[in-house]
Amino acid sequence: MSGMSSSPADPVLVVDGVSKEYGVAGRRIAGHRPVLRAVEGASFTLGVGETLGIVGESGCGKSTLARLLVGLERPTRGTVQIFGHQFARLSRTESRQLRRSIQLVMQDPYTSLDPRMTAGQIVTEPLQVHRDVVARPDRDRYVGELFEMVGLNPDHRNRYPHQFSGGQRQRIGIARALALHPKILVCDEPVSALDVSVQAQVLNLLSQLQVELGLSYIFIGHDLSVVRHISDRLLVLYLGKVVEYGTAAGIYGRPAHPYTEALLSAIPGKRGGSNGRIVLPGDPPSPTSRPTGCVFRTRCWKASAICEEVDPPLIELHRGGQEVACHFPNN
Ligand SMILES: Nc1ncnc2c1ncn2[C@@H]1O[C@H](COP(=O)(O)OP(=O)(O)OP(=O)(O)O)[C@@H](O)[C@H]1O
Repeated sequence: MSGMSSSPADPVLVVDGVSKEYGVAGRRIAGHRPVLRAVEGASFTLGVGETLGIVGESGCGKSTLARLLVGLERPTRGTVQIFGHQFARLSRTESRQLRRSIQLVMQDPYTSLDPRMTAGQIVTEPLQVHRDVVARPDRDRYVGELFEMVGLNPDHRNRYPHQFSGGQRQRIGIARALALHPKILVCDEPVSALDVSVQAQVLNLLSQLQVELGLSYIFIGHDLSVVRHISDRLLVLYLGKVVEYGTAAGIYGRPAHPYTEALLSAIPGKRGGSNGRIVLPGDPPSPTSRPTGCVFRTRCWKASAICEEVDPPLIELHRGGQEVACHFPNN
């Protein structure tokens, strides 16, 4: 584990000013087609062997960010660099090579595994696309090793997804993600669909694999109590914007952004500053009608006139590299 500052010395992933906009159906307004900004100006890095946790409520842009990182979507603005390379600048063949190094573990094993394929076929599929990873005669043995690595019985490879439990299905998803020897896993809500006891087992497996294989993780979730346990550093997203970024210990100990403070106050056994549980009014606004100024101001108890007018930039606080986008951060 590494990364006590906001910028690891040797990043495997560098995200710089990334925005993603989607066109939305509807009337043109002043000659422009309305756009939905799912991610806006996100910048962060990921160090070797490190876990960066990304947290936020439903709809804040977490899955969009995950798809941008693994090259399933292209940013509208900004760049994603993986080991110094950008998907946008590579040929098809080079993109395929780069894609091996960064793999996605999906949210919901119930829907992300093809029910008509056996577990063995699911894990073998990437090896049929990238034929040079393992020679054909060795594939069966290799798939057996992958099963063992994630704690599945290799003899169960001819079973179908519905014959496994939820936790086992997530292990199949992890084995599949590991098949091409990636260096980075982007885990998008990997335990959210699982029972609490099973969550812990899958989190332990991910931690163990990280050490054994020297992997770097992006770990995305909505539940800060889960995410902070596995993360070295945290990034808090609200309505597509990074509102706080720093070490997990620093943010958990002293959240600087009111939104982070509210998220933390909901964790049982954790006191939210002097206020106790902070219940935010209403839901996040729609990304198609973002507030002027600070995106969080419509739900913030600290908001004043400047928050309506000026979008606060992400600035570094004078403690361990913690960064916050707020006019009135906690000190
Ligand atoms: N392909 C798309 N076309 C149009 N809008 C999209 C598309 N993908 C995502 N969005 C919108 O972008 C916003 C962010 O979505 P995203 O799925 O990234 O959020 P999320 O934080 O992962 O939410 P959840 O946890 O509910 O999956 C949402 O308003 C969503 O409706």
